[in-house]
Amino acid sequence: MASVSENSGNFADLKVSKWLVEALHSMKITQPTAIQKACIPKILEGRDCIGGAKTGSGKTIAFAAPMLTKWSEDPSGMFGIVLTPTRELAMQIAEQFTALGSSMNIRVARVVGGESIVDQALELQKKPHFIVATPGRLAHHIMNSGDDTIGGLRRLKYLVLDEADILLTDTFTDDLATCVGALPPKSSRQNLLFTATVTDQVKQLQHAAATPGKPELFSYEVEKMDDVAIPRTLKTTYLLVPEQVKEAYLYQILTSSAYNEASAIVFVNRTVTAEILRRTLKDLDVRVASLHSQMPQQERTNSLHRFRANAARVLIATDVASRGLDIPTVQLVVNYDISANPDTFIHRAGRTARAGRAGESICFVGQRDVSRIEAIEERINKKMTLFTDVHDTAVIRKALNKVTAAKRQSLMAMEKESFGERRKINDRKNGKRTV
Ligand SMILES: Nc1ncnc2c1ncn2[C@@H]1O[C@H](COP(=O)(O)OP(=O)(O)OP(=O)(O)O)[C@@H](O)[C@H]1O
Repeated sequence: MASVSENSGNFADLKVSKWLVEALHSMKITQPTAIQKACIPKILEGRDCIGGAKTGSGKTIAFAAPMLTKWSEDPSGMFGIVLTPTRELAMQIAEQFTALGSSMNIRVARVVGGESIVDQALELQKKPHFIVATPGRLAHHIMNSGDDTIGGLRRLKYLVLDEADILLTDTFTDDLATCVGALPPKSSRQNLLFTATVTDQVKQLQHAAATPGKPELFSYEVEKMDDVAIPRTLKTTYLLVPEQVKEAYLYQILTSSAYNEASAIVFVNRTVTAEILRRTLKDLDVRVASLHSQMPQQERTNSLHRFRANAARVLIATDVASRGLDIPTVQLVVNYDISANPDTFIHRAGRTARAGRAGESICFVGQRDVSRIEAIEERINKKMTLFTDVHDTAVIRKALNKVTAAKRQSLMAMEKESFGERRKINDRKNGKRTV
């Protein structure tokens, strides 16, 4: 596996508990990756930690293994909390903690939006050992519950900000402050920040972190030791596509002999685009699911479940799916729309080529996207190559007719169901544009 450093020893050498080494082995995880090798001993020493490493390089175990090791020395009460930006990522991390700690009867609570507040409050009252939460929902509990529910938070030993860079943006400022305000003071807990894109905001915390009497913060960026910011096994290509034929190109690529069996995530910038593409491709007999913020949580969960199980081969998603999701089978990421933030490209493309596997990212480039692509290339320090697998204009023209017809059907159905109206109402309620 490419991302495991050579001669890295094993988890026992890093002082990970024996029971956990066995649990990791049963998941075929035997050799620590570079970020795990660097951070696990430092976290076990009691130091705060900022860990920066590429997508798919094993950051979750880099923070989970030392926390679980320490917890197992005295497995009582609320021990650690992981905050993460999206519900699906929180679910995934909670599942990982549960799987790793099952032999130790671990209790993990998932506190995310879109699920029953009452059930979550009952879970919290049972004093779970670990909480994996999205900031908004945890802040809600903190502001609306008594000590019996959230009092245990004051005794937590660890705070993890996973995808720290995004949690430190304005979107999360208020909720994050509420969450952190309910924890022990910074000097009495260990603070662990992890991300694939270390931003200036994350770096600033490094300087602000010094606390008298506390061991020095450990900061580690694997990226600094590598000139390219994306996995080596990720192939990056671009394709110039006029706006009016984007759907036809997408359909043609997804059904071409090179990709007609590939598991793919198609990233779009807006929920309405996700909905149009899902309906259009479904009409054209592609096994497709979608994931965006305008779907009820149950549908979001079902979609992801179908995609993970390969019942759906293609997932059309907004950036709710760009962070952290670990689906080893994904072979292709299509940037159907290009994001204005180059770091978003890194996270989106990072849904493939994980843990040393091969993967491919294609960017659809319209006239107005050229400067965005240049910014991405500068950020990742790599030039994209031209995508050449599907270029026959006669074939595209042929696809165009049936794709256009399917799209027209989709738009009519959406109008009938007032999809746009629902979206506008929700956006107004949220006071912001949602993804
Ligand atoms: N030491 C290891 N050996 C083999 N596989 C590993 C190892 N550590 C982690 N993995 C696997 O690698 C995959 C990616 O790990 P993980 O999801 O933690 O990546 P990440 O660095 O957090 O990525 P992202 O930045 O996208 O969130 C997971 O399937 C995980 O089980």
